[in-house]
Amino acid sequence: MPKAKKQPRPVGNPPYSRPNSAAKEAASKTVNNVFRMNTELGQHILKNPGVAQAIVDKAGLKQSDVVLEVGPGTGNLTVKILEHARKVIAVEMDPRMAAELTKRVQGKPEQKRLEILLGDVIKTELPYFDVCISNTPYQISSPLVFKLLALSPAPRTCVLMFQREFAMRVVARPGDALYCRLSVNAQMWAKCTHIMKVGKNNFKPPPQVESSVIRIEPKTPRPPISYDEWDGLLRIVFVRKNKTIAAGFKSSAVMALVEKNYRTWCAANNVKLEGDDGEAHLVDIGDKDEMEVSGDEMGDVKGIKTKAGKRSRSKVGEKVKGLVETVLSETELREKRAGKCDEADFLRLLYAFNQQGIHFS
Ligand SMILES: C[S@@+](CC[C@H](N)C(=O)[O-])C[C@H]1O[C@@H](n2cnc3c(N)ncnc32)[C@H](O)[C@@H]1O
Repeated sequence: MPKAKKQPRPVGNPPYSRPNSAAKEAASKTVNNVFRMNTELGQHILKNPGVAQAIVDKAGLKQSDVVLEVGPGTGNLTVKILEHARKVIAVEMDPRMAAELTKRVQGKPEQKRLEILLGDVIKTELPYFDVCISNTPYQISSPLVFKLLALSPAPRTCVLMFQREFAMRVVARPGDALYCRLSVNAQMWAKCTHIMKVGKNNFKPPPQVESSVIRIEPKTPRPPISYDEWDGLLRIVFVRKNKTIAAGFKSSAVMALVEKNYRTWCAANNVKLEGDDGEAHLVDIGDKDEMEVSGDEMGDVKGIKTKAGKRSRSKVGEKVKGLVETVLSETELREKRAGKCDEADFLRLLYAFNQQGIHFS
């Protein structure tokens, strides 16, 4: 049997598309004919100076600002930022890019105002900065947004280029097709606005997808909500955003988690549990962006066998089910779909659950 011809590895930002001639061409592009771009590191250099200038202008920099640039690459944005800021801290993962950038400012007055940190920005402990600007390597979009939102003190503003679909998910509003857990989370902690669309031909090599620049302005003061509680609730209701909120709480995995958290809360607050069998019903619900819960409704909850051979909940499980029912009725959110709920709805829901001793972290 003839050996199958090895297909070239697809290039471009995830989601990868099938290799085509543009992708093959992109894979062989070099920076100033010096080295090959590593598209797996999202290396798509912004070659249009007009777009680079517009990004810097939209950041509203002050001469006193310290700017964090994520992934400076060869420095097309960096040199423009340096014109308007006191200092740039650039975090770059690829030493070849860091060397190119160093060369670009060498012997110039701005050299002293540029600090390059070599490494993965997600794993780097970030120093203080006022503004973040980035033509983001798209494979770190989500962790970067969450890292920026969690910073204390928060930056004044972040102007970030993302793959168009990701950008639209961040700014999506209730009822929009792209509205998701990411939208609610980002908008809870920051004002998020779309600034401009950027076509793929503005990059070298061109990525497979279109891009957009968005602004993320963290809210000050930071809303006094526990991130883990908030995100824990969102993970449940956004499992299937077009199903009702009540449907999210029908899953046995979710109810087992809620019960486990309720037991912890009762223990911490000296609340006696009637009919407690002393066992927590642990179910790992995973850590994915859009959580999937599979399995039948009751199958993975430890409980008592009924005559029909089905499992039923323990007494504590029944009590928790009752508390959930109360919250769903009192908030009148039982039949509402997560995809249509706004921040106020989720806050109301979280508050009502917490009032009943039900927590999500
Ligand atoms: C889209 S390019 C942007 C380059 C340059 N800022 C521009 O606009 O022309 C992304 C850059 O991020 C770097 N990079 C990729 N992953 C990174 C990470 N985890 N931490 C820091 N830099 C990263 C890449 O090496 C690349 O230089």
